[in-house]
Amino acid sequence: MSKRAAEDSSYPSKRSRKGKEDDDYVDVDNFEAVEIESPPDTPAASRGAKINFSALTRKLAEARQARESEDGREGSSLSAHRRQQDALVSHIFQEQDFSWLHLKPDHASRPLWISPEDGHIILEAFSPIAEQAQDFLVAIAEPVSRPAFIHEYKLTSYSLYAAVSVGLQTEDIIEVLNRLSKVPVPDSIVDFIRERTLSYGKVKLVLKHNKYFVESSHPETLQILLKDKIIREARVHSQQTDNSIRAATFTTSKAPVKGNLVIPGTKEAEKKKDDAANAKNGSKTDAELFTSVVGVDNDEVEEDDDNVHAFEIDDAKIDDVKKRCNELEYPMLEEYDFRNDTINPNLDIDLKPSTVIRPYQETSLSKMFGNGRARSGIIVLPCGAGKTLVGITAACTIKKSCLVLCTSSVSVMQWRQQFMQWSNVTDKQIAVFTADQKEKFAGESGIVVSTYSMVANTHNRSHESKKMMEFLTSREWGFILLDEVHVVPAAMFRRVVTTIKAHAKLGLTATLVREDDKIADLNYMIGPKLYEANWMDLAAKGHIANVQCAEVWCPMTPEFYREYLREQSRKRMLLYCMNPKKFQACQFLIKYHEDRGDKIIVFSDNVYALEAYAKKLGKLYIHGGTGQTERMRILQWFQHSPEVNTIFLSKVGDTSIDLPEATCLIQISSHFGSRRQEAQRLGRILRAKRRNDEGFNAFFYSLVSKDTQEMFYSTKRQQFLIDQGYAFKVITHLDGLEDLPGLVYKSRDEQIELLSSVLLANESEADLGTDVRAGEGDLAGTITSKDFGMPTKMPSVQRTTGSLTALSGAQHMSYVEQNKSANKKLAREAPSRHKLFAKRDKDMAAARKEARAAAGGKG
Ligand SMILES: Nc1ncnc2c1ncn2[C@@H]1O[C@H](COP(=O)(O)OP(=O)(O)OP(=O)(O)O)[C@@H](O)[C@H]1O
Repeated sequence: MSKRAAEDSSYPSKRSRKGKEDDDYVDVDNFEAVEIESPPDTPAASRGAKINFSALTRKLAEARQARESEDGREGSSLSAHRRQQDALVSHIFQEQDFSWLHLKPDHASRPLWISPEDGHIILEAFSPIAEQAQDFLVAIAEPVSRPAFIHEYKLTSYSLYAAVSVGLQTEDIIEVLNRLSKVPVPDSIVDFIRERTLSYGKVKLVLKHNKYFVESSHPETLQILLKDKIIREARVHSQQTDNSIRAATFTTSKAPVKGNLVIPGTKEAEKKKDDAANAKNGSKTDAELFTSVVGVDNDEVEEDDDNVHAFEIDDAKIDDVKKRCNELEYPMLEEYDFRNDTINPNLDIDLKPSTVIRPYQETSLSKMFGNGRARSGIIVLPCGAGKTLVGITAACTIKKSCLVLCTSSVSVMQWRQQFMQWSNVTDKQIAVFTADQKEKFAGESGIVVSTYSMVANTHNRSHESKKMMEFLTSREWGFILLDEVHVVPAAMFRRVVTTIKAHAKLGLTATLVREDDKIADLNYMIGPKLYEANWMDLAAKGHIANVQCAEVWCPMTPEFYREYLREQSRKRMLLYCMNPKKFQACQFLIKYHEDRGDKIIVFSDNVYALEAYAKKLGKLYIHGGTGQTERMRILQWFQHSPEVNTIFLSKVGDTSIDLPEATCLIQISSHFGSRRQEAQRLGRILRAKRRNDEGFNAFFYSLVSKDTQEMFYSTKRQQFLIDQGYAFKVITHLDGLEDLPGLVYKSRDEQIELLSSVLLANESEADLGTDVRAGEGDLAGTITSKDFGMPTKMPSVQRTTGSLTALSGAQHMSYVEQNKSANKKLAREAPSRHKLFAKRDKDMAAARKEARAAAGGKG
């Protein structure tokens, strides 16, 4: 890690040590970046990454000394006592007793522990050197969970692949782990790291003159690969090569030369501009100031004159070859030496002078461009942290034709708009390809923004689409940007990466989790994860908002619960969504937060519930059936009118809606246990405009009906956010709810009336209702602004801000233990059925009897 990265990342360590005494605070700002000495035979390409190695060592030594002198003062009897204690507790852990690993004498000053069995690493996040250790661990291991004090990581083949691809060396990884670990790194782990990294980074996939080559500076590695049937069959032989010698012959050429690289929008780029201006004025430009970005310094910029050997492979088999290489433990790195690409025309784009990228955006990009070339891989940044700008900056660094693929046509338009906002790209250079618009850029090079489905779908293409596809597939792309990589179905992804020929690929996502467990596929289809930011760190630095998360438990009314226990699963969902107590909780929270001056988004996946809530509470709503004009009008009001402080959104608003005014989210219904959806929804308030106001908190409430399936799903949904360090408070009682003026569904009769309408509702309403995809559908069923007599002229905004105590949002909420057996008792009780249901029960019993008889007859 470079000096700049160390400076940029200094704050979280101060934050994580909040509450500690000042005297044991370590000033990481003074850390110097010292590169690990690379062994003489280290390939130049892999000398890019740096670790604060000597600084770490120095801090460890200091901490050790302090510890030793403290122990000395306490006397040797203490050590004897400690040993005795260890012996006493070890039996409790049985098979999990790792006391045989023997703690190092100065273990207290070392921040991590590695399990010899499964490669899990536990980090003390409160350690004075936790910040540096985190940087290192993120580079070599997968973060599993990062709450406030103890972090968990896991060493996997993929994480080690990623480590090697950003330039770390096998022995450096082992060495640094050993220095940070409380116990000597177990042999099993050392073997694992050696074994997995031995072959990594040796093979590259290169696109040259529209043909794919497997390239390596080790011809013997290519020979090993060619022993594999799948790879051998994918090889393309040149016509001239003699059959007898071609198996052993590869194309040999000079390896590309490294050079200086500056990412636009960084401080480095600013410096370069100043120097260029100075040079013009006669002052000499200092070549050293043309330093590249984090992790690449001048001393690394040297010529690599190794020869590389390559053989060509068939375009159609590229995916199989990549997969096979992964299985053979020779994963292929994809690197693009774009500055030496003279075949593909340059694209004259740059970031606007006013665009400055943030430190974490710069760090993530430095992992991509760390060795002067563009590495393919995935960058993981929290929702609302500015992935779009990261992608745009990468495109402005490569400066070749670029294809951007996103998940919806709304995102297409947003990407285009963001390109125009942040870079100097002209209208003619950027084109969109959607169902409605099929544009081509003017000139030899340009940018096309499209959706995955437009490129991957092969059925029913119109003539125009076919022509557009020819345009996309017949050329070589310098760069392909893949947005929201975690949501695209694997098969669709495969089609895209095989049909489009691109030199460098960058996948962007906030949640590298997939409910279908296909995440590993992304590794060979795009490349390794290059960088993953820590949500809590970005929140602490004010780049994303601080969020208070709460799960509000709403008891079911006896009538609703009785029906819930009787009904089949689909209707059950509707019953727990429409629980009158949930309506009341929602009304109470809306009122509470509106009074505080918050802008609130209420999410419901279920459109039936969405409409019912919004109409009952007198709020505007948007779902798939809401027309584009109406949507825009409602969103505008929400942003600018003090009359519209709450809107209801279906899942069409999960992504792609950028509403920095929103400061509070209430979720009333969600689609099963999707961790990704939960995180994306939270993302809507992470970009809150007011995030830097003193003491500002955004709020995320999830309303769940007590003792229903919803509680199980809710717990599952929260898991990703909990792993990012968010804590969900449980609120079982909203203080003052009963006294709320105009409280809805207060009387039993009103509740029963609501229940009857739910029971009469169509079965299919229980699913996601009639929600359709964004941009489609008609205006049916949408409350229009006219229904609310919205003013045509908006009065000026008048917001009230709560006190700091109020901002905590807790003074009206208290935790009350409920009698857990109450619901069971309720279910057992002979129901005193309301007369409204008596007839329905009778009908249903008769229908069941009929069905049974029919089934028996058939049998
Ligand atoms: N360097 C920057 N300077 C100023 N504003 C920025 C910067 N980077 C991002 N932003 C702003 O942050 C907001 C969020 O950015 P963006 O929409 O790209 O986030 P995202 O990571 O794609 O979020 P999501 O995953 O939720 O779509 C935008 O309003 C964007 O303009």
